[in-house]
Amino acid sequence: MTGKREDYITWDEYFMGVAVLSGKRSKDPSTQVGACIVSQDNKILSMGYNGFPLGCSDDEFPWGRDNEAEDPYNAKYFYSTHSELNAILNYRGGSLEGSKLYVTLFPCNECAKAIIQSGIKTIVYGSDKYAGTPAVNASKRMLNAAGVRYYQYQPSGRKIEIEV
Ligand SMILES: O=c1ccn([C@H]2C[C@H](O)[C@@H](COP(=O)(O)O)O2)c(=O)[nH]1
Ligand SMILES: [Zn+2]
Repeated sequence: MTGKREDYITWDEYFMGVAVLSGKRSKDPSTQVGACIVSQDNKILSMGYNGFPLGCSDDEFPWGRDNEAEDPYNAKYFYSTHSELNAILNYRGGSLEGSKLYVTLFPCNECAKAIIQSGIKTIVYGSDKYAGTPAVNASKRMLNAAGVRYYQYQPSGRKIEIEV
């Protein structure tokens, strides 16, 4: 055999795959979100997933969502750090200017602010299951105004399996 392999994964498959894998670390029982930030020359800069801040025990803080309206203090939303923000905060280098974010769920309005301010210029997202909600509408409004490009990941249809 003299030629190279031709069925290698694309950059988008690679980085979205890393984002999906990162999301598998999440303890959130309903929505696990993973993120991967990549430089313009396709180097992974940082990763993150949704979870509670350091020192806030996964076993002591609440994971529930149902009681949000009645008792937000005992629901997860006040406490969970979103995957995109964790990926931005986990970065130990200099600047994220011009970088690209792969994320398994379309970013909310709070993440959009952090994405814009950190200099990320492109978002590749997986699910848009909260499309049409005020948080996602506001997010798209800010991303559009700031010139951050976004597009939905297009699965190739091929299954990527990880066996270790
Ligand atoms: O931009 C986002 C939006 C949400 N998340 C996280 C925050 C929560 O842990 C879940 C959403 O839970 P639901 O039960 O689906 O409301 O997703 C995120 O990481 N980034
Ligand atoms: Zn968010």
